[in-house]
Amino acid sequence: MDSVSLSEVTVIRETTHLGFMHSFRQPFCGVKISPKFYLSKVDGPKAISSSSNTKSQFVYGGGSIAATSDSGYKMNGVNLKSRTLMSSAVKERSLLDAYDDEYGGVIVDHGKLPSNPYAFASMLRASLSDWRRKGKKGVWLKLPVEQSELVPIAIKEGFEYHHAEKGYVMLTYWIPKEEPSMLPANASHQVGVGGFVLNQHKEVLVVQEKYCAPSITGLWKLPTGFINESEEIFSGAVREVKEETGVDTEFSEVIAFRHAHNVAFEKSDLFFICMLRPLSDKIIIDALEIKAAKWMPLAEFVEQPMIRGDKMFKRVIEICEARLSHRYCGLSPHRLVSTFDGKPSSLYYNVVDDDHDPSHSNCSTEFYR
Ligand SMILES: NC(=O)C1=CN([C@@H]2O[C@H](COP(=O)(O)OP(=O)(O)OC[C@H]3O[C@@H](n4cnc5c(N)ncnc54)[C@H](O)[C@@H]3O)[C@@H](O)[C@H]2O)C=CC1
Repeated sequence: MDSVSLSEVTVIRETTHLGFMHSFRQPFCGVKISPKFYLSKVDGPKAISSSSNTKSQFVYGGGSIAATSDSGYKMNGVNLKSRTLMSSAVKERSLLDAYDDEYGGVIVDHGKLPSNPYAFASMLRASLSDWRRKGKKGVWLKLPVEQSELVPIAIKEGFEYHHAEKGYVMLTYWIPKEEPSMLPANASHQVGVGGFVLNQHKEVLVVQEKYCAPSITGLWKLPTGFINESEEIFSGAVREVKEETGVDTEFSEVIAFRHAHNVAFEKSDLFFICMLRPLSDKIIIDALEIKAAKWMPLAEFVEQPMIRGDKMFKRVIEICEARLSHRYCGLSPHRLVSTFDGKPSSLYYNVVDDDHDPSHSNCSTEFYR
């Protein structure tokens, strides 16, 4: 049998049934290979039978590859109808690198994906067969933006979009046909914060947004914004107020939160209204986002028709006033690590009375120190 290195193996015909691959660059062009296959000099597939010109079989990595008489090929029992696909497949390992998750599923190692789309297609199909045979359930496939050409291949194989970030798209596949998918859905909420900053003159820090719905144009409102990834509510509120108005603040309490649905990108919205103590009073607005900002007498703020007629903001202000006169107590953050996940986190609660250390009580302390 003739012998060539796999790196020398090339094909002249693109007969793949995977039409969506036609636009991909052909890494190996020009040399014809026959369905008989060739042995690699190094690290190639090992021939395990070669009794006829139309049926040869090789073992490569964990899987086996066989030529079939209709000039198609099989890998791990799966028909691969293209010589192109085959040449790429034998060049790479036959199964994707993956590790088990704790729910009986597998997570594909996205750092070890093959660079060749044809190899990816055959390895993905072979891997699915392998995982199915082993009784695996959910499959998580993260495709980095640099390998976005693999996305349509996985979708054609039955994968679904789960979520996307700037650097990748996450796809999933639920293997058991007889069981409903147990894979958790994409994150369902966004988290917003609003800062209620009141100074000792009973003036509240308010802004006018540069871009807003026509119905609230001209409204003086509390500074609001979204929490960043891995950001705390207490520090996010302070950051948002600083960004929009230039005023430094200290977090006091979450005084209320609102839960609403279908707010942006069809996601639900958790809006935490935070009481903050001002540490400075000079206003420097973020001109990209904010049209104007100022300290406004609380009574004037409340008298704005949009605020007076709004059940949420009207109640928020009532709650803040109740807090100032100790008729209400908000939630303050307490840092802790739970053994359930071992992660540092913030538990928000109020301490009404702490006999051992009265300074712990966030309910009896004066808002202004
Ligand atoms: N703005 C308000 O009057 C109210 C806000 N909230 C809550 O406040 C939190 C934050 O909401 P908002 O401050 O309204 O956020 P927002 O929708 O104003 O977005 C924050 C910032 O992101 C940018 N942005 C958003 N969408 C954009 C787009 N399509 N193109 C370009 N830039 C864009 C803008 O710079 C904007 O100032 C949410 O939880 C919300 O429920 C609650 C009640 C009223």
